[in-house]
Amino acid sequence: MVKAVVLGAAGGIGQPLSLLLKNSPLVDELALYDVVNAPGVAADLSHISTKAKVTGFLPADDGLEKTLTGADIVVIPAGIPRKPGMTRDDLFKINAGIVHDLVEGVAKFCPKAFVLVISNPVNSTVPIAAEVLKRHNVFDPKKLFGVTSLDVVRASTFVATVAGKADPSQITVPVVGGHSGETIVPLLSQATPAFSPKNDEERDALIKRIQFGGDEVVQAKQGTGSATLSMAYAGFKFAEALLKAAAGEKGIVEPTFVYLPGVEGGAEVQKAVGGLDFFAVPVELGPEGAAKATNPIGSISEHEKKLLEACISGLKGNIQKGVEFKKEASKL
Ligand SMILES: NC(=O)C1=CN([C@@H]2O[C@H](COP(=O)(O)OP(=O)(O)OC[C@H]3O[C@@H](n4cnc5c(N)ncnc54)[C@H](O)[C@@H]3O)[C@@H](O)[C@H]2O)C=CC1
Ligand SMILES: O=C([O-])CC(=O)C(=O)O
Repeated sequence: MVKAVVLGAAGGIGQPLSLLLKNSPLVDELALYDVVNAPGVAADLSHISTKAKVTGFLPADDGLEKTLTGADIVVIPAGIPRKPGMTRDDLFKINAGIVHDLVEGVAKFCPKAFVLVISNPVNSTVPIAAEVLKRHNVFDPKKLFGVTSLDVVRASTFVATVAGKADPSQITVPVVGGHSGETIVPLLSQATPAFSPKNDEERDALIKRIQFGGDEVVQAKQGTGSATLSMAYAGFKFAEALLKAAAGEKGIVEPTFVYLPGVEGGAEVQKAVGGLDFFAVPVELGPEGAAKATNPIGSISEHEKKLLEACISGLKGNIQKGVEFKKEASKL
């Protein structure tokens, strides 16, 4: 019996993500939580003729506890999205506290669940989540994931467009680093099937589009939010991969932002990225979650090395900010 939870389920990402989970044969129970409208979304989804039993809770009457108890996988898209002109880091002030409090709930009510953090800025909210779990002595690095799948999905789509390929899903580009601007590093040199941009201009434009794809959607939505449907697709894709691996399927590898010292193979990556504790790399998934971090850094091109340098310096500050937030919060 698999129980999946969405925290922030009434939002732009939360609703379509919940729909995809309700539609999945891998989910038996789906519990939705939000500060508004979660019971309404749950009532709506509950009429769909798939097997998952759906419930919805608000904070009142121990709603978070009821949502999380017995959960195997918790996906967190709770928090505010960007408006034009904002960076993901501008969301920190509000979203850091939201993620902190929700992960406290995870630590108390379902400490063994997989935790998938979507709320931005991912580069900082995942370190916050790790600190909260550590403080409760329940941190299992194999089970905490920053969801960077949308970068991978965009990389496939944008490379397919430039390469003139009809089906983007047949193109895989590893994307490493973090989830914002220059911390997003697509490794075009390791695309499968192999892909070579025509010239440096084409390469640079493609990399920029993958790094700043989020801005494209923020601009197009004109102040009403950021990517929601493509994020729900990407978030579900990652959750599904994890559930399949947990059920024993072998050979599943997905890029995700993990705590390197706690994952097999992570130490090697850590050496290659200036000692950073958190970094997204393709990770082999298994029954316990992150089974093995792969290290694609050794074989990158000279140009990718430069991108990596910019990534490392940006990510360092983002991670530190998340870790320090916990310190402040824990004084309260
Ligand atoms: N990791 C990624 O690749 C991506 C991350 N995001 C991030 O996902 C987050 C959510 O985006 P949207 O769904 O578009 O926003 P939204 O505003 O449409 O939905 C957020 C939901 O969170 C709920 N919420 C707020 N505080 C809460 C709390 N304490 N407990 C439970 N629920 C709470 C709100 O009521 C709302 O329903 C944003 O931070 C956004 O930046 C968005 C796209 C991609
Ligand atoms: O751009 C944003 O703020 C939302 C996001 O993370 C993305 O679309 O990659």
